[in-house]
Amino acid sequence: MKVKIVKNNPFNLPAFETKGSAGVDLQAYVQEPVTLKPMERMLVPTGIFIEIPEGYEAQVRARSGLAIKHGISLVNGIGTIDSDYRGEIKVILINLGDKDFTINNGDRIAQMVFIKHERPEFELVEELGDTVRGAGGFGHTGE
Ligand SMILES: O=c1ccn([C@H]2C[C@H](O)[C@@H](COP(=O)(O)OP(=O)(O)OP(=O)(O)O)O2)c(=O)[nH]1
Ligand SMILES: [Mg+2]
Repeated sequence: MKVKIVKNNPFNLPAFETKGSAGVDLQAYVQEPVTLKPMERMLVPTGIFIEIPEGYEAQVRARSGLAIKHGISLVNGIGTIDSDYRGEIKVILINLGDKDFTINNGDRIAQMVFIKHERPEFELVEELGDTVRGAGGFGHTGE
């Protein structure tokens, strides 16, 4: 599978860090360091633009090291990059930690995973099929 990429940053192309890595890291492309105070959020530019084949999406996900060490998370949980999006990939970071967190140009702030997805046809019906679970959810089977 091929992904076209345009970049206006001076960094290397995104790359898989190890043979088994599922995602490529996304680097912050900022003119000067930016500091996120606790609970502050920011749309962080990456300087990359991609064209994903139809039937695929890219998911922007947090990096666990930043999460555990600094409380850095994504406000949108997982960012969805649509195959028809041609804008800059941006990362919606939030500092859930209790200390200021500084982002320097080139810092690896998140990762991006490429996923195949379905686009189902919706069939309007009066009733859904029976199951043992039925409408039970949200912990109804116990802890
Ligand atoms: O973390 C993210 C999430 C989204 N996007 C870009 C790519 C995506 O294709 C577009 C729209 O994202 P989404 O559909 O999640 O946002 P929306 O609020 O529904 O905006 P829209 O109405 O433009 O679809 O924004 C990012 O760069 N980073
Ligand atoms: Mg949308």
